[in-house]
Amino acid sequence: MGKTSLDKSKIKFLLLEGIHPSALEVLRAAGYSQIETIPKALGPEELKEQIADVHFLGIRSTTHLSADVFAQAHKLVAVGCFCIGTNQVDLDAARERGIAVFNAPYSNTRSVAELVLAEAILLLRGVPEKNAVAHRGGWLKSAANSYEIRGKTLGIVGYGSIGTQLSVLAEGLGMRVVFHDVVAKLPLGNARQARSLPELLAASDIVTLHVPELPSTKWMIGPREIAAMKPGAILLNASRGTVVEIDALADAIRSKKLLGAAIDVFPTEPRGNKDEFQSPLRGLDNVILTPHIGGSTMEAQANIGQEVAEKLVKYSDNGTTVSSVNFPEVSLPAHPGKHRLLHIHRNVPGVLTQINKVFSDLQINIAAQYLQTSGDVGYVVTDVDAGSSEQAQELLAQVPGTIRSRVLF
Ligand SMILES: NC(=O)c1ccc[n+]([C@@H]2O[C@H](COP(=O)([O-])OP(=O)(O)OC[C@H]3O[C@@H](n4cnc5c(N)ncnc54)[C@H](O)[C@@H]3O)[C@@H](O)[C@H]2O)c1
Ligand SMILES: O=C(O)[C@H](O)COP(=O)(O)O
Repeated sequence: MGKTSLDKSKIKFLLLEGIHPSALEVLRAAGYSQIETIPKALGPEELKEQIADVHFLGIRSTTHLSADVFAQAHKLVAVGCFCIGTNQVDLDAARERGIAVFNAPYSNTRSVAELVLAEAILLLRGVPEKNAVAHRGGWLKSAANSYEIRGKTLGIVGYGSIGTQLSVLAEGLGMRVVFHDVVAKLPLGNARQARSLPELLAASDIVTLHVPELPSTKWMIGPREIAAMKPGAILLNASRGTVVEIDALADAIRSKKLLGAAIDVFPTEPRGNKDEFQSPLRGLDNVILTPHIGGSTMEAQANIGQEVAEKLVKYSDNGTTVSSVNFPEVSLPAHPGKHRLLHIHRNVPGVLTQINKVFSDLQINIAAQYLQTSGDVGYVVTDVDAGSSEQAQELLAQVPGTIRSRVLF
């Protein structure tokens, strides 16, 4: 087990949004005991109060971490996003403060793909509406507007981890798959890449969205795109709430331009299970509304808890930043018998010279040194003999351009 210069009993973790207990198991097994858990997301003001003395913060998709919030997080070393998306975090602001951000890029891929396929089948049979009517005492036994999924065309927008997984599963059910991505992608099976989004929209019986939240994906499906879809088509969105213009979708369902929709993510989502969900889609029977549960399976959550907690422990104990989404990536070996100095600084000429001048002036022998930069930030890790690190650490903190430094032993 690695040791840190700061006693582990003093290192504080705050885990929000009902992160799976597997994360706690990993942290406790690594010797961390100060772990507070809160089952919901916090708003900016509460967050600012809560994170003032926190070293490691765990969130999911609902907690927004802005530059303003980071400005109050004086002790924060790293953020773990216990999910795939990291759009809820101002990654540049975190990096500029020397805060590394990690996520779990693949752990819930399968869960999302399964949910989307299930919804496609139910919507093609009109099940949500028939179910709602039956709950109200009605009986809608009819084959009108009910179809098999076999032979239908699935249009996948965003052919990444989830899009490709879905592509394989859909072909297994006898569907035709067409996809649109901004990057040229290797089509799996018999899938084919559409030349444009309009081409995909015109060709698909079911359109499903799997793009990240980016300026280029904001409101990418609005009235014009819905108009370009086949009459009676179905729209699925389990990506991010800002990708679809919800009012336009509600109009298209009411006018019966679209047969149905399944929406898992919304422009505004409740922070916790006790808050009210508001949406223009409420009350539309053939729209499946789910509370952002695309990745919420026991399998996915247990894996995510373990994966992200392990990344935080590795960074805390050893300095490794591999797979960080905003930080220079350095893979570090163990450092038995050595003290490890971690130095995060502005990526400007001369900082490495200044760092090494500290070691040279103090006549400290460098056992190993690692450097990586990412954008405007540099990360230098130096292993030195035990006993000589304390003075070096003090001087390193004074090197012009230093963002933060710490020592592990
Ligand atoms: N509902 C949920 O619970 C849930 C769960 C997991 C992920 N998600 C969301 O799904 C998104 C996709 O996940 P993933 O793991 O497949 O991500 P990914 O990064 O593997 O794939 C995203 C794909 O979208 C493509 N893309 C980007 N901009 C595009 C554009 N303008 N048009 C077309 N394609 C574009 C990328 O090139 C990439 O191939 C995540 O970013 C996350 O926001 C939601
Ligand atoms: O980005 C993700 O992985 C999904 O949106 C799931 O987010 P969640 O952890 O808040 O369910």
